[in-house]
Amino acid sequence: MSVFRPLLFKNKVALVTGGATGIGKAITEELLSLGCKVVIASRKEERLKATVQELCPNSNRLRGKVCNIRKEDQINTLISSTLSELGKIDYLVNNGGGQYLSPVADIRLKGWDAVVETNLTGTFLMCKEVYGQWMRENGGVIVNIILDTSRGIPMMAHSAAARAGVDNLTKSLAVEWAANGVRLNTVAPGGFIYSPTAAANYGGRDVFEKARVGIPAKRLGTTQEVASAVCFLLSPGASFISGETLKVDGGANFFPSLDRSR
Ligand SMILES: CCCCCCCCCCC/C=C/C(=O)SCCNC(=O)CCNC(=O)[C@H](O)C(C)(C)COP(=O)(O)OP(=O)(O)OC[C@H]1O[C@@H](n2cnc3c(N)ncnc32)[C@H](O)[C@@H]1OP(=O)(O)O
Ligand SMILES: NC(=O)C1=CN([C@@H]2O[C@H](COP(=O)(O)OP(=O)(O)OC[C@H]3O[C@@H](n4cnc5c(N)ncnc54)[C@H](OP(=O)(O)O)[C@@H]3O)[C@@H](O)[C@H]2O)C=CC1
Repeated sequence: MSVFRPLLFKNKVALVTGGATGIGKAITEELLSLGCKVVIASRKEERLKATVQELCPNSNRLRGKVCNIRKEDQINTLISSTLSELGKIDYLVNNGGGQYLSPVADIRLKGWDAVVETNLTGTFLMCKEVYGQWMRENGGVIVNIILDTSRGIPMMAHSAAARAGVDNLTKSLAVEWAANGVRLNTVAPGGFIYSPTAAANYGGRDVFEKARVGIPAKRLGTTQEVASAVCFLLSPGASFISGETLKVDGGANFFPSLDRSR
């Protein structure tokens, strides 16, 4: 069975946090091309509007909704308004997130809390609310995007701890919610998927280019390559896969510093 046969996705409703930029935008584009209706949710309204205008100017198959995933009341409204407008939520992709670079010794509690709230608590609240309002009774599929934390992440320890929490939360929920027809998996990109928004946060393209040497494939990953992994896990092609973590890193977690170019 082809994973990306559009019939499998037609008229499904997907909710993608951080869906207006970078990896989230690539996921949104892929889901739209497969026939889904998509709601994208994040903090900055102008980004949401620009992406809706770019990808789907003449139809309401793509809607943007302002939501800060650190705010439980905003998540509650996001889910309830999506359900009242579109009638269901088949897929949830928790992609919204981020952090800042800092040695642990300089991370203040407020900064630690901001990163943990964004990445771990935000994902927990999104999962809990979509389950409570829809998936408990109707089933569904959830994909959580993290960073690959398998070797720790120096200078991003707050985010690594939060993402490892998401990874483990996903496994617990995959068991707790299996009988309700809910599957959950994690996609773990290696640190170096180029997108202009991600680069803007980390000092430009050069920061990403420097990673090339540690990637066996000797190239950066693309946002589309993460989107395909996400769509596979959402699809019925993955109907017996739950609680798993899929790395998208070109093999970089195996012997990452070995330079095979010489
Ligand atoms: C060994 C060297 C390795 C270098 C490797 C480079 C690696 C690059 C590869 C990166 C791979 C990953 C890519 C991505 O994840 S792409 C996604 C990028 N997008 C984002 O990160 C955007 C989202 N990020 C945020 O929104 C913020 O980082 C944050 C989660 C913290 C929320 O920020 P917000 O401004 O809303 O938070 P607060 O106003 O509540 O601030 C709270 C406190 O947080 C501290 N803080 C926040 N930003 C910084 C900063 N840039 N530097 C230091 N401290 C920061 C700070 O204590 C804030 O409180 P105060 O302002 O009162 O001090
Ligand atoms: N690029 C890379 O190399 C890698 C990225 N990742 C992860 O993939 C995901 C997407 O990153 P990428 O596309 O690269 O970068 P982006 O900066 O483009 O994406 C981050 C998205 O998250 C949204 N967001 C951040 N904070 C919140 C919040 N509190 N509430 C709602 N939305 C929020 C942002 O929108 P807004 O600011 O408008 O709220 C933005 O759309 C992130 O979780 C990132 O950490 C993981 C591994 C590697």
